[in-house]
Amino acid sequence: MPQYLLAIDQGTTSSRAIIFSAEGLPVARAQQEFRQYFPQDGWVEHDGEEIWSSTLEVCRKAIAESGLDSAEIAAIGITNQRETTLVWEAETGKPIHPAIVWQDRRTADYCAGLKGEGHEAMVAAKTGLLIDPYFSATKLRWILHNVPGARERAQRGELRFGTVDSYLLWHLTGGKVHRTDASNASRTLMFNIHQQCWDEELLALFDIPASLLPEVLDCAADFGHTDSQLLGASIPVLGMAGDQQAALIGQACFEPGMVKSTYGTGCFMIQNTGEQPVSSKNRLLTTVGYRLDGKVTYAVEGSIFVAGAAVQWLRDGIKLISHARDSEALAEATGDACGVYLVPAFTGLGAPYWDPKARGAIFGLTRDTGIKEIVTAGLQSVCYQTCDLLEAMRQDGAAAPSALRVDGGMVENNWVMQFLADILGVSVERPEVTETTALGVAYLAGLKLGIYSDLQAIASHWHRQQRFEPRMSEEQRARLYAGWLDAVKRVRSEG
Ligand SMILES: Nc1ncnc2c1ncn2[C@@H]1O[C@H](COP(=O)(O)OP(=O)(O)O)[C@@H](O)[C@H]1O
Ligand SMILES: O=P(O)(O)OC[C@H](O)CO
Repeated sequence: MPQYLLAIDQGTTSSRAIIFSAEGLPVARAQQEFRQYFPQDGWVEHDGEEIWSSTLEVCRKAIAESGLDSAEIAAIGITNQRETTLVWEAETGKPIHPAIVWQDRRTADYCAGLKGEGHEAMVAAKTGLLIDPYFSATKLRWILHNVPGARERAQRGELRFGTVDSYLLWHLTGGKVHRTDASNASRTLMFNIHQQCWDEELLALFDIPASLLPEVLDCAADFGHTDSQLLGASIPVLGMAGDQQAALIGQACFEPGMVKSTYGTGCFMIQNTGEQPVSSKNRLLTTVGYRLDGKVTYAVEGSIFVAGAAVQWLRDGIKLISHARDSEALAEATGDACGVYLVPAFTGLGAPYWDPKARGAIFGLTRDTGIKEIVTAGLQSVCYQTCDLLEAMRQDGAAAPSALRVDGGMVENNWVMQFLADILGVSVERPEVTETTALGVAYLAGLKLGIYSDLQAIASHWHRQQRFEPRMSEEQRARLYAGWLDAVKRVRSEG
């Protein structure tokens, strides 16, 4: 009997469910966008109840669309926007505060204080991360400090903390299971990536009671069974990974040195570094790529907060375009060298700058600048930021990758893909299945189920759809990139 895998991909802007065949081909999918809340400058929130209801809805829709019986779904994998922080009541499953999203900068001053007190080296040594509002710990601390009674309730054991994977698992299992996986745990700033456990010294630093935290398992593990009332059968959840690590798996980047870059709301470039954690001298993150059978494969990551979100802003914020895909024709009409630079530091700058107080700007406007130039500059900003990450990896001594495997919603845009190859001077490879995040976690569930014997069996399913070769002159590339570096310098808060 054929076996099907249901992947839940709970992203920043939408919840998705995709059913894959054992060959890694999508057979049915459903997607639902949900509201973004921006209550103050630099704050970004989601409604936890909407995260859960939209996820349940898309799972039901995908199963209905597939025509399968729920019992034919052999296993579920969960992948998610990472770092986003939820605290909920154990009794009811209700969040006590809106989810504080990974992009949210409200804890910038607290983070600056911790850095000033000299904690950064210790935190980096244990977690592979930096002290930045991006990660979960300071968001969790903010909730405990600002929601009346939360700290006392946490101490009484009435509350649970989780990233979105953990929150969804809690609800899918009918409020029975409080678990996460090592890749998600490695993004919280509370997890020791060398010892693979929650770290007491870090919990003390952030003032977090250990009773709030989920149990941490491998990425392919028995996470629990769904409540049979929800999806029509009790289905085992066997795979879990943060979305960027899931994309590393979906892109079959299993050899040290292989790199993938995902272009969704943000952009995240991850390089597999094998069994040893590699620490960056250029402010890239060291993180858990995946953990299987207790064995950790580490990765180096560059995180950019605004990629597709810049296109969303062009569409919904200043309404220069009606659809994201319209940006492609406008950029084709503009060409590479319009002289306009858009730095989309709407929520500060991520890697390699880590400047939470930087804000966005547009430079190089002239009397004849129009919509198409500004839209093109928005698309180019995503490619220039990728260039910043690759430069940081190069300066860390990493060999240039033979090709960059790309995925995520933005990679449909051929103009962006060509400009990316040009500005990086590296070939860009787009796979046949670009929903690699969902695919990666379906693979993890299939691995636990025994559908795939090992990672090599998974790698054999990866197929290239198109390769974009660099064709820009070195002189042009250097000139355009120098303009970008100059623009970034001008938005930095730290000079
Ligand atoms: N053709 C396109 N050109 C440029 N950007 C696009 C295009 N299609 C989608 N996007 C952008 O890609 C993002 C959606 O990608 P997706 O991987 O679904 O994001 P997420 O998982 O973060 O919710 C949106 O921000 C959208 O603006
Ligand atoms: O929702 P995405 O795809 O933009 O991914 C968000 C990241 O996991 C944040 O670290």
